[in-house]
Amino acid sequence: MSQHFAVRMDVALPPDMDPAERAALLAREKAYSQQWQRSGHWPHIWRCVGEYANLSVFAVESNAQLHEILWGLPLFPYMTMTITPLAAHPSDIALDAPAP
Ligand SMILES: O=C(O)C[C@H]1C=CC(=O)O1
Repeated sequence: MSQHFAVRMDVALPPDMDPAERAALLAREKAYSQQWQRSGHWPHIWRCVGEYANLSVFAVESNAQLHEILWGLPLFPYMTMTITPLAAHPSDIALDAPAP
């Protein structure tokens, strides 16, 4: 049974970070993020328009697994996160779908 969380990640990189170091860090972040997306545990990632921030949805087995994923982000030291636990909405039409 998976639990869902909305996570907003705001990124603040030091303006004086070495460009090569910045490029390598972002490449590692992309690879790490895409690995979790392919696993099914990170089903949505959206850019917040006009901001260096994203809004993501995670589907995980536990708080501990979400912590592990977020803690492992290469950009973690440069991020501020807002985490919202999600529950099924009673008006969600997916809940009305007949069983296959
Ligand atoms: O650009 C971002 O929003 C930060 C970060 C989160 C995943 C990823 O690939 O980059």
